[in-house]
Amino acid sequence: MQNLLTASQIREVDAYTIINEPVSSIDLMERAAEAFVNKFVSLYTDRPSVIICCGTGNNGGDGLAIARLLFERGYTNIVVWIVRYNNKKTDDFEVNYKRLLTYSIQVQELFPAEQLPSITADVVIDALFGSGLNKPLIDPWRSLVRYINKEAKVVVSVDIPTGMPAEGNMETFENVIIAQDVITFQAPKISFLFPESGKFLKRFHVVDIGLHQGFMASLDTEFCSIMNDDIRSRLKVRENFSHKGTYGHACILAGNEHTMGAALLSAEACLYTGAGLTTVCIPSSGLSALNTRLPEVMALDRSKLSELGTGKYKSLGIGPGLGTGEEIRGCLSELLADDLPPLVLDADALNVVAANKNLLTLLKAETILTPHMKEFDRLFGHSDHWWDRVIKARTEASRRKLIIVLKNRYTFVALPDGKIWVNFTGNPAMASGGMGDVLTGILVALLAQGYKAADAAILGVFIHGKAGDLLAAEGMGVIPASCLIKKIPNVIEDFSSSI
Ligand SMILES: NC(=O)C1=CN([C@@H]2O[C@H](COP(=O)(O)OP(=O)(O)OC[C@H]3O[C@@H](n4cnc5c(N)ncnc54)[C@H](O)[C@@H]3O)[C@@H](O)[C@H]2O)[C@H](O)CC1
Ligand SMILES: [K+]
Repeated sequence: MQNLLTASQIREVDAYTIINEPVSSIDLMERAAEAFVNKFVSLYTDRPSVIICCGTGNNGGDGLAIARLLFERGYTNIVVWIVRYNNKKTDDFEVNYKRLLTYSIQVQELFPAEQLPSITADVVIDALFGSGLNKPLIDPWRSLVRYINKEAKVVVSVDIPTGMPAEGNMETFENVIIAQDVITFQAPKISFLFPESGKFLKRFHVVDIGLHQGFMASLDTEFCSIMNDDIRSRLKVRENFSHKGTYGHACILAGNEHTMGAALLSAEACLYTGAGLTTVCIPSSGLSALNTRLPEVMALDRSKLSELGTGKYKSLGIGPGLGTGEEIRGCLSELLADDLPPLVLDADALNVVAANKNLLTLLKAETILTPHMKEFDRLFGHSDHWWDRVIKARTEASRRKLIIVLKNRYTFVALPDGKIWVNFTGNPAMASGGMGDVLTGILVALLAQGYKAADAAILGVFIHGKAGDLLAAEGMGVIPASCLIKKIPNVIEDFSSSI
């Protein structure tokens, strides 16, 4: 895992690195500028003309160093804007300013109330404010940001788009630079994970600036990202002499006459994720489809729900395509009161629980809930923005000892210990119906194989997204859920064989 830091934690790590590496703060800034430039030249290979718009804090200091380093790499068409809208400046800004003046790079000072210079450059590098932003922008900075947004062809932000907070509620932050690319230092800013950031940044790239890893890892953070090593250290290799009994019997209660596909997708994903045996509890109207499409999967008739609590199954998934009719609502209430195996609740099961919140109290510790945004809001109340929603997921997961997998472009896995694991695999080609059903099948299969619920959730969301990434890398711009399923064994094999 890699801890994701708030702005104040970034400052802490910054200070610790300076003292304990040790490295001077001006050299750390140089390292950041070098890392930025390396990425920038790999993204913009045709040596565009640039305006570098610098504030007078450390983000601006980075901008000045970037100007110098681009010049040293042969960029000739560089203009630096210095935005002096107040008297504040940092020492490292000042050092880099003096260094810059020894180069023949055009420097233009911007003062309040003066007319803004026209923007003719191909790219504006935004180094106005970084993670030091402490309130929404007001004039004259606001007008400058609006002007850049209107006039610039392409903006590349240093560390974070100017005007965006590094974490917290973004709702009141309206005046933000709209960046094509953000080259950010060390780890993604927490704000980048929320859909609200999408209108301000198209892509972000993380560059290593060598902040102290041990100290970063030691911080007690709310958020961390799921890394390849987390998968390697959790995935168990399939043993020689193992047999179907070794990998557990999973059962999925899903599907209805008109939504049988959801049950089939979940069951198929369960199969491909390696459950020893998979049973799907469907109405008899789905039997021919099941037997034709998934000969490996067994059927349990819908009338035999009482079997689910008998200890026969090692894990249980409930919800995809199940419906929310009276009959389902009744049987789900009874079922949840039973002694069930490790459980995943998705889709209609969540909607039934949302309609009868008392059912939440019946859920055993470590039950996995996999809501998307709307299902989450139905369960736990409406949130106006994502920061609130995610913090609510954290609170509910710890309070109720549940595992809440809040699905989105970056899925948040809120664990009972209060930590939120963020998954970075996956891509927009996966935004299609049935993907959630597949995730449920993956999770149920992992539980059947004996993974602890928290590990199953972390592994499951990663594997799901990674399978989509493999297909996207093969050129699939749209990925039907049934195609993704076939890639699951490849992901598992890739990570198992590198253990
Ligand atoms: N550890 C790292 O990641 C490193 C980051 N670097 C860069 O430093 C900036 C953060 O720099 P800082 O000086 O703390 O803040 P800013 O430059 O973002 O802001 C300067 C200054 O502006 C004032 N301010 C804040 N909000 C507003 C506002 N709304 N209106 C007006 N003025 C405002 C406040 O006083 C700030 O202190 C980080 O992003 C990186 O780019 C280092 O270079 C290397 C290590
Ligand atoms: K910036």
